[in-house]
Amino acid sequence: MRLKQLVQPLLSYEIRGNEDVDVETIESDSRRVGPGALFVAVPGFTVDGHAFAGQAVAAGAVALLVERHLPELDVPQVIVNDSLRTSAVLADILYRHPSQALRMVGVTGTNGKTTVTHIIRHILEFARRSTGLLGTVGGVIGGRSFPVANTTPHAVEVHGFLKQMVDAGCTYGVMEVSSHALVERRVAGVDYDVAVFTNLSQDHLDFHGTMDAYAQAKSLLFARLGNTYGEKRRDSKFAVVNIDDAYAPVMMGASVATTLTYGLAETADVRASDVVLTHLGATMNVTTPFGTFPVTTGLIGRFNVYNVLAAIAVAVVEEIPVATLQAALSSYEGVPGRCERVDEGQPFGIFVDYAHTPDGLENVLSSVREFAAGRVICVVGCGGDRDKTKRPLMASAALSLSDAAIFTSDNPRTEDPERILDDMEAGLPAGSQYRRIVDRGEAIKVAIQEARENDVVVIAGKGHEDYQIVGRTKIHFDDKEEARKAVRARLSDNSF
Ligand SMILES: CC(=O)N[C@H]1[C@@H](OP(=O)(O)OP(=O)(O)OC[C@H]2O[C@@H](n3ccc(=O)[nH]c3=O)[C@H](O)[C@@H]2O)O[C@H](CO)[C@@H](O)[C@@H]1O[C@H](C)C(=O)N[C@@H](C)C(=O)N[C@H](CCC(=O)O)C(=O)O
Ligand SMILES: Nc1ncnc2c1ncn2[C@@H]1O[C@H](COP(=O)(O)OP(=O)(O)OP(=O)(O)O)[C@@H](O)[C@H]1O
Ligand SMILES: N[C@H](CCC[C@H](N)C(=O)O)C(=O)O
Ligand SMILES: [Mg+2]
Repeated sequence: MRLKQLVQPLLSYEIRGNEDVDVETIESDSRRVGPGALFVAVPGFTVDGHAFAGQAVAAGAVALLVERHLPELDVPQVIVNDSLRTSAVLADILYRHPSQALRMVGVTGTNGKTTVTHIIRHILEFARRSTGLLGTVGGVIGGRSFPVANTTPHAVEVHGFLKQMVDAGCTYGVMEVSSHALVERRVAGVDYDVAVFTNLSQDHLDFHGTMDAYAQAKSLLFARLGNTYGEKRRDSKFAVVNIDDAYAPVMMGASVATTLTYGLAETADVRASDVVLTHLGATMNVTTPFGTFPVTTGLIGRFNVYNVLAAIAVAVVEEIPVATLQAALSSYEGVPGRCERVDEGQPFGIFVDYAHTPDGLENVLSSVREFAAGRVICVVGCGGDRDKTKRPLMASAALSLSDAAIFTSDNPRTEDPERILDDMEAGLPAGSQYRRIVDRGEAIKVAIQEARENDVVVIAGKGHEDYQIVGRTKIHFDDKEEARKAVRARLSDNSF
């Protein structure tokens, strides 16, 4: 599209240079720029994107969207007050309003976003509704998977992914919407039809400051249901909210859409009763506005009953037939790195899980505790350059809900891993019994060497991640690989 035509709908801008250049893509990261790109210079938290405009031009950028003119660069420049906000508008235009062409489902909450989005996609695909997915584990478009750097990427990437979904013939776009993304306007211009709230508990206070500010950030997704940019009908927009969560009223208060609540409460529109939890998953009866029916899932733990209910509520909104829904749920095998079993024939259980908040860890450990015939052994660490106040809470959850806890490293990033462990230990009662093994591979090995028949080892925090971030470098590291290695070593030693 010609630059002139692209920027024409903007209310306020100044353009310098040739307006007739052809723009094919929009990029906000110079490292992603190729020929034909409009490079957006965004003043970030750590660096100013304007400093990378030269690199972008060298990589083929044909024009710049800037907040100040860069006289040293001889390419057309569009000057605006807010390059981030404008870039979302332009990406939406350039890619022909992809979020209006899709039925858009956004899922937010502290825990469960990845799980719920994956279950929703599975149900929709099972019902033969082609669905694109975007979130922590990556994106899936038309059977092709690709990695993403953030749970919710920058706005121009979001619109770019949605365009790929439309091009691939998807009718649905299902995505995780993180609180960072809502504050940083990474979903600006996305027209959502369904917003889902899973829960709110402590995380990211380094970024949001208080729980109230964190809740307000999440509620922005529900406020977005009031925005309709194209042909979509306001009366087919829905807020799907976990009514058992204390912050449910904040989400409902922000929304002008029809609310569908879910939970275990009698008052929930979609509710589970007669829940039976086992080591193989759960069975329950689910009541919806259209009737009551039995549901079986292979996902373990009460928290996953909530995740399943959230997905069922979306299926109700989307009018998926009950029989299809039941079959989809009973055939669903789970999300990579969420309570994922590692089975090398050892006589005890091993779960690799992504619990990285106090609530997540409490949930997974108490769920495992319910069916573990032996001891529960937990290996856990806390991320560097992230909320420090969750560290002692996670350590305390590990200590109180497992029989043996090993504290270790989880993406120390630019922090000293030993200091992160100090933060975890601070506040634990004197005389607490736990181990501190900074090397995560060694910690996993020790846990597996010590496991006896019927014990369950939970390796928490990294789930699907196949790296350890040390400093600013990503080193290959995979909990599942390490666990398998340790089990095989025991098998070859004949030490079972
Ligand atoms: C604190 C935070 O949210 N940071 C995000 C923010 O970075 P920033 O504003 O600091 O960007 P910056 O590094 O200063 O760079 C400014 C601009 O220069 C550009 N740049 C930078 C370097 C370069 O070589 N070339 C270049 O063009 C950048 O692309 C950017 O546009 O904007 C970037 C682009 O969108 C994000 O990648 C980055 O996420 C960082 C990596 C991060 O760790 N974020 C975490 C906290 C996060 O967002 N997590 C949530 C999940 C939370 C959850 O689900 O629990 C997520 O959605 O992933
Ligand atoms: N509904 C839930 N309530 C509490 N804990 C949960 C829930 N669902 C999942 N968990 C726990 O949280 C972990 C992360 O789950 P999931 O990846 O689905 O969450 P997320 O919200 O996508 O996380 P992230 O913020 O990293 O994107 C799981 O491995 C599990 O231990
Ligand atoms: N989305 C979460 C993931 C945390 C995963 C954990 N492994 C860590 O690095 O802290 C975050 O960015 O805080
Ligand atoms: Mg996620």
